[in-house]
Amino acid sequence: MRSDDLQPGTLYWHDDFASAAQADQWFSALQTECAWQQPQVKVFGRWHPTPRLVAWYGDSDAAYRYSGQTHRPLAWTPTLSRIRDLVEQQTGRRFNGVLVNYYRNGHDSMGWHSDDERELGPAPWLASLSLGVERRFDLRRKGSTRIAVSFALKHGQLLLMDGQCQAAWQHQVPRSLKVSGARINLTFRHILHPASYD
Ligand SMILES: O=C(O)CCC(=O)C(=O)O
Ligand SMILES: [Fe+2]
Repeated sequence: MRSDDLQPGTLYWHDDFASAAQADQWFSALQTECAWQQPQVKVFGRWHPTPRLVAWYGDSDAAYRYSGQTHRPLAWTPTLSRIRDLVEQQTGRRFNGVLVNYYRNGHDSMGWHSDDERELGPAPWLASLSLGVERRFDLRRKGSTRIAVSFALKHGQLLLMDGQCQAAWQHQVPRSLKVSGARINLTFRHILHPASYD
């Protein structure tokens, strides 16, 4: 399925990327395989723990700067490497890194942003796999506060954002007190210009 109403920018959903059984297995493998961290981020001059756990995996040269720090990629785990192969086959695109997010419950979230860091180049494609409990995903046009599109991210679903989405749109995964379960999200990226280390 593809979006027609987000011009410029197109989203593609592959609802049956993974069966429920496969997605369950990946979820539990990644829960234990990943080296989860909770970095601090500075918001309006004050430091806060990010409201989710994260880890950055990738090829050895895929240094990525986000939340104010350069992150050295951890080496692909067997599960992440297998999923990357399948994502590349499904999308026909290459990815050399994956940001892994762990939303422990509905209190965890990701605020409004675009994935437009300079490392990703001017027109980055992103492939995002959802595992675990359903969460809402919102999009708004840059410069607007009105949510334009909102949908559920489902267990085993792969969402592909094309190279125009980040320049024109922001997205978020809002807090939801109705959600009690956990979710893991894998966002595959292609680092074109590796960051330097501080
Ligand atoms: O959890 C999600 O589905 C979104 C993650 C995201 O936007 C990101 O990692 O940049
Ligand atoms: Fe994002």
